[in-house]
Amino acid sequence: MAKNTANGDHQTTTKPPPTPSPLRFSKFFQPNMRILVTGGAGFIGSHLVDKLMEDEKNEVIVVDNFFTGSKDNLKRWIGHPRFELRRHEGVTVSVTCLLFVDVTEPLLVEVDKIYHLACPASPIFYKYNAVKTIKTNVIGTLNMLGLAKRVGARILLTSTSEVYGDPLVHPQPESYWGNVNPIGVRSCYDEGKRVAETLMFDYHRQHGIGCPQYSTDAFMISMHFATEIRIARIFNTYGPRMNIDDGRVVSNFIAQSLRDEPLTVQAPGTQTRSFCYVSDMVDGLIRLMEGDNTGPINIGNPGEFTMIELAELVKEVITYSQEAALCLISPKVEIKMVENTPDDPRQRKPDITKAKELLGWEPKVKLRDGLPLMEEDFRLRLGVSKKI
Ligand SMILES: NC(=O)c1ccc[n+]([C@@H]2O[C@H](COP(=O)([O-])OP(=O)(O)OC[C@H]3O[C@@H](n4cnc5c(N)ncnc54)[C@H](O)[C@@H]3O)[C@@H](O)[C@H]2O)c1
Ligand SMILES: O=c1ccn([C@@H]2O[C@H](COP(=O)(O)OP(=O)(O)O[C@H]3OC[C@@H](O)[C@H](O)[C@H]3O)[C@@H](O)[C@H]2O)c(=O)[nH]1
Repeated sequence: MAKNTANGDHQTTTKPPPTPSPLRFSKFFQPNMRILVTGGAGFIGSHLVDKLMEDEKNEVIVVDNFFTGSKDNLKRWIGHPRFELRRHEGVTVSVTCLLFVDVTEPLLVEVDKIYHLACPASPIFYKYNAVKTIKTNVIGTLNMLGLAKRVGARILLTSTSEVYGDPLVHPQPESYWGNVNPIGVRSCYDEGKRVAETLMFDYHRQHGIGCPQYSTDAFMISMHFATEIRIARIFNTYGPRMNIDDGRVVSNFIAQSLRDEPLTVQAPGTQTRSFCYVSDMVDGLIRLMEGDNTGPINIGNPGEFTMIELAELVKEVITYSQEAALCLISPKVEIKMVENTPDDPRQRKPDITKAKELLGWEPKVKLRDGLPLMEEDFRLRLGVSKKI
């Protein structure tokens, strides 16, 4: 709403939000927290579910369309009384059924917190059906915000370092607005996530989600706080359970080295990334959800590597065959330079000052220590045993 001031300027006044749903009042007296994880059958989502399930007060609901996720990632929880897999139309189905839940469809479920992760993350998969990716980011996020608004849940969006595009500022602080190609092959993902962030803040402002100053009543204030938005900007994350043929660089290099195939470094190989181990990521996401800050907050490991350095490190830390070790020369796996894809960002490194100060978070696992943990998981799934 705008009104004219004495000097003729327009001054914006804020519209008070609607009265919160009565559901907001009841949920804070429940002993248990019901937590929805969209994309919970995926790589980061399934590790997040594991961590949330460790707390006996949490009931976890996962929705997923299994585009890049898998029920295998959640097999330890299937049948557990505090865990549900859901299909859309709001019907709980037996966990033995083939499940299909798409966040582009509205979802009705009573929850207290929403971790909204659903979206393919590997460039190969998000480019595969670009229109579906942008629908997932835009319609999927609208649906989850609608749900959050309706039931008074706090919602966390997993945004991405890709909102900085091919950054001209290095390292990237959250205040940097980015350098994104709006019509490129990656736009369905990076522009999609940018719109998702916009929607989060528009709901936050327009519907009074998380605006305590709107109410004078102390009880109402706490209710408003309980429904705030949270935005995490995640940087390249790796670890066990990544799809073996996911296409992302760390999983590619580990799978290639275990298969004795050349490591495919995309030209020029001097482009940089910062790699965060998945347990650090999950810790950061939970701290963000539980804290008082909306974000956006970068969550990532500031250790920065060129892709050639990463390939060399993988060669060094992965255990190779006995023959290679006995040769006392570098293992037989080679590095092969291959063509790159359009709009590949040249550099990426998070400025994590905000995460340190506001969440008391910083990553603990170094790349050198995280790679062997992933190797173990890949060996099991590929059926490649350690030879030395
Ligand atoms: N892993 C990373 O390096 C990284 C970096 C930045 C941001 N992120 C974000 O974190 C989230 C999780 O990433 P991830 O690495 O676990 O990816 P992932 O592909 O392993 O997991 C995504 C999950 O979402 C599901 N999904 C996709 N579209 C869906 C839809 N329309 N409806 C319901 N489910 C759907 C997939 O089946 C999968 O289980 C994503 O939002 C991604 O954009 C990840
Ligand atoms: O086999 C490969 C694959 C990839 N690469 C290079 O490795 C770098 C990283 O590529 P990845 O495919 O792992 O992914 P990116 O870092 O580009 O995006 C990643 O981080 C941001 C997230 O939002 C995305 O979901 C995630 O995929 C790129 O420069 C790419 O050219 C290789 O050199 N070889």
